Amino acid sequence: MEIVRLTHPLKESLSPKESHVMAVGFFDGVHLGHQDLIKQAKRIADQENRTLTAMTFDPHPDEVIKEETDRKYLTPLPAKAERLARFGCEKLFVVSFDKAFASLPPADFINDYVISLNTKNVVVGFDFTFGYKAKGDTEYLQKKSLKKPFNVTVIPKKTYDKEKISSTLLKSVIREGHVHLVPYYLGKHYEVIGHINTLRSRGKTIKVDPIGRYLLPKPGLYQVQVKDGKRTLQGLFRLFPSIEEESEITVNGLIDPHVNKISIQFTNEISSTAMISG
Ligand SMILES: Cc1cc2nc3c(=O)[nH]c(=O)nc-3n(C[C@H](O)[C@H](O)[C@H](O)COP(=O)(O)O)c2cc1C
Ligand SMILES: Nc1ncnc2c1ncn2[C@@H]1O[C@H](COP(=O)(O)OP(=O)(O)OP(=O)(O)O)[C@@H](O)[C@H]1O
Repeated sequence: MEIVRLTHPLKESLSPKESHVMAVGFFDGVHLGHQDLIKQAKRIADQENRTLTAMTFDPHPDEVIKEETDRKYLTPLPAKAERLARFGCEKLFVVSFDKAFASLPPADFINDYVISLNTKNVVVGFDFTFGYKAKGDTEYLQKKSLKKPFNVTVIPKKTYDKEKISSTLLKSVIREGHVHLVPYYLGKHYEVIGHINTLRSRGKTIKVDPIGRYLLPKPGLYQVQVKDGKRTLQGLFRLFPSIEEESEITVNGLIDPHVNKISIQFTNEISSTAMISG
């Protein structure tokens, strides 16, 4: 998938010649609600024979607007891009979210980042907001589209157990260590991609450096699946408050010391911090 970085004000040269269908949102995690949205966008793109694109922002708006520092992500940008590609996105616009962009009125966002980018159909969820002070909503977008050369498709709320599936809810489930519940929201186990920091016991014990600001479950002992690109090994992740220090994974096989990246999937929680030191 092609990734196109956009900074405000937009350079005309970055505008695609071909028309496209664009899914818009932050999409942290690419959970089941996001997946409904992207699948619907793909259906439209296929019907209209257009490219499927997505637009996201970097960093998260709250890092700029609320000056939130050290925000954690379910999918740091490379993992999000990979997941969006897996659902059929062919191009990802990543808009650098800065103060100048945040101050853009909703009408200007529509002109500069929807119409100028040659978007023919914008696909968003029922609670999508945009523009200065988040004043633009789906109703405004739909009203504006009536006089402009693009259509809007709004996706209804996807719920689990009567609650809206959201990145915020998923983050609290993971933070609390309830990793076995994650597939109900995400459609798969929670995954963290990391570089191998240290291998001990001839490759059976691994220390990992997550690639990006991944959210990690609370300290405890977790059942994990470790993939090194070739094999999937079962393991136990002893997660201490500081991942840089004691936290390590013991696997029931040997990790290839030459692999660059490994994937850790959290399948189940076994115990909380109090019990892991022994
Ligand atoms: C041009 C633009 C300006 C924005 N300005 C603000 C803002 O001033 N305050 C705010 O809280 N969010 C602002 N946002 C963030 C949106 O409210 C929203 O979080 C973002 O469009 C992602 O949509 P999603 O949260 O539904 O995924 C802005 C978004 C865009 C596209
Ligand atoms: N459960 C859902 N059902 C349908 N659409 C959704 C759902 N969750 C998010 N969307 C849509 O997906 C896009 C991206 O949303 P966003 O990244 O804000 O997700 P979120 O899960 O609501 O995040 P957060 O919890 O941080 O607010 C938006 O257009 C939004 O309306």
